[in-house]
Amino acid sequence: MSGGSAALQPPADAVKPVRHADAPAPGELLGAHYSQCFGCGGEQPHGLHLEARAGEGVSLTAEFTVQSAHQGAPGLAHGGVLTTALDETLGSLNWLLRTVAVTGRLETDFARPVPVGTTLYLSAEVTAVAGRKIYSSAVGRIDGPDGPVAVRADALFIEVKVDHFIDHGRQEEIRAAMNDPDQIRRARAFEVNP
Ligand SMILES: CCCCCCCCCCCCCCCC(=O)SCCNC(=O)CCNC(=O)[C@H](O)C(C)(C)COP(=O)(O)OP(=O)(O)OC[C@H]1O[C@@H](n2cnc3c(N)ncnc32)[C@H](O)[C@@H]1OP(=O)(O)O
Repeated sequence: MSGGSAALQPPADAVKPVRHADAPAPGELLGAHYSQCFGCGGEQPHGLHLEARAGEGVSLTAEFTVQSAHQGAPGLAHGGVLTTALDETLGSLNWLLRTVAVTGRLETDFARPVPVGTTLYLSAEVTAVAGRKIYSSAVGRIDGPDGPVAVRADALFIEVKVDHFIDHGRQEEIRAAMNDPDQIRRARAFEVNP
């Protein structure tokens, strides 16, 4: 059972999340938000290569197969890597809201060890929104989408402007991302579809 600290309890004035009209249809793959992302990027050789698929409402599913580069104890996934998988999955939900947001708080419960070679089946949903604060939860199962829960997390994402990345990211990567036509399109979409 998740502990869920007070900071992760939505306030009384929180509202239900609203799926953006242009959100990908249920069943559609979301694709990587950045090719170098450790969670979802296709150009990170040791990354998670997590693939998320839109669900109904503001929910999604995702899969990630634990590789030998992801070990902590011999033959077992590192807890931080599992938390990364949860963070990436929860972060992907914001695309369904068309909101740019970063993780403010993330609490993970580790219920079962996850061996190398295992596919983690993740499901996540936004539970509430209060101003810039987006509350969400995720679980990761093994042995199939309906298998036993291995990890679960509750999170609070905070909405930011695209400037957050431009102001704080290393200039080299920001310039490269700005020169990627798809990134620019995406950043523009964020600006015009808040
Ligand atoms: C060209 C480039 C294109 C780029 C296209 C980008 C694409 C999209 C990429 C997304 C990438 C995803 C990847 C996976 C998700 C990460 O892993 S994101 C990376 C990890 N997270 C970070 O680096 C965030 C670092 N933290 C920060 O920058 C700042 O602390 C934050 C989170 C922006 C908040 O700062 P702030 O904007 O000054 O907001 P602040 O007023 O402090 O807080 C706002 C509210 O949130 C609450 N809050 C803030 N932090 C917390 C906390 N830790 N606990 C509880 N409550 C909190 C405050 O109490 C406040 O509540 P109210 O008073 O409104 O009730």
